Amino acid sequence: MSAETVDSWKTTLPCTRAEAEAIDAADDLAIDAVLMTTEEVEDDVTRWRLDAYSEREPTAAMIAQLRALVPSAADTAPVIEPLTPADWVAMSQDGLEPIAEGRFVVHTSAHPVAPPPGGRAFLIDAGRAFGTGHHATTSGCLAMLDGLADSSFARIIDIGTGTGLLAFAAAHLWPAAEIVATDIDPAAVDVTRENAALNAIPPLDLIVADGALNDAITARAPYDLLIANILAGPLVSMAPEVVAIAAPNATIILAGLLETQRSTVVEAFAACGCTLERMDRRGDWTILHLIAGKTRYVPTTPPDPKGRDGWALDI
Ligand SMILES: C[S@@+](CC[C@H](N)C(=O)[O-])C[C@H]1O[C@@H](n2cnc3c(N)ncnc32)[C@H](O)[C@@H]1O
Repeated sequence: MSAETVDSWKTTLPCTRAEAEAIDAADDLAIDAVLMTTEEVEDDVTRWRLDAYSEREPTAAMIAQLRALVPSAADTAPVIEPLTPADWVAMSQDGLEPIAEGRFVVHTSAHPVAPPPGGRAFLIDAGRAFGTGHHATTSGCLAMLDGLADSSFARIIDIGTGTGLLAFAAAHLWPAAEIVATDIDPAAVDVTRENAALNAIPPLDLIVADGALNDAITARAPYDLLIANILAGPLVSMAPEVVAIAAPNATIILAGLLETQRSTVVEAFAACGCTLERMDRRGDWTILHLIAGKTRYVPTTPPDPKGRDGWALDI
């Protein structure tokens, strides 16, 4: 590989699942110019790894910052790999065989497939956003949505849409519904816009927002189907604001939680009047189908835009 073609570096360190979760949950890790992803090592649920991508060759200081995030790797040398633009494309497509879930198949441009009879194929290339369908949380949500096909929904929100895949599945199942897709990450919203065009999805309302405390989101409430595949921590803290935008008896699909975190998430939503309807287990991950209470949940005081307090049941 010639030095001119190198445009970035990948630094890999092993980590534990707890370290990976802490990294994923952190808002601001203050490591300059580094994009980090964590992943289960294939075929071994006990081993995880941290991949950090940087635009310049990792310095000793950058490596020390990364090491501080994964103390379990104190004795392991990082693997540092120069990358070319071609590596990025190959990495995003490698091993991403099509997945099938209910009536849906999801494929990359490297592995095109026809939709199953009566089904729908989505082209989602891996890239800057989460949600190719290969993760158990995404495929579990697709299965939950597929199982709701006989229900009808008029106003749907996908909070933390990533690639947009779950919103696209909802648009297929309920073509007359108004669909809002949001993400805290503007890059994910851009990716969703691009994927929506590639897959000829009818117009969606795309919103960059942290949780549901956002005027554009609340202005379109109440929603009768709410989907949020995020992580247990954010789901617990945003339970009141998610339930506040739910119509009475709305369907709420939650994912991103481990089975060990299920009761914490269920309790947070139960405290806001929701009941557990059913759940699906995919390996360590659990997907929840909740039903909102009959009473709408409203803010008692103007919510603090930086906090998540001040919400109560309107009874
Ligand atoms: C696990 S991915 C799920 C993506 C996609 N919905 C799927 O099921 O594959 C979680 C997504 O939630 C977004 N996210 C994280 N925290 C959020 C928050 N507070 N508000 C909105 N989106 C958030 C992330 O940027 C990411 O795109």
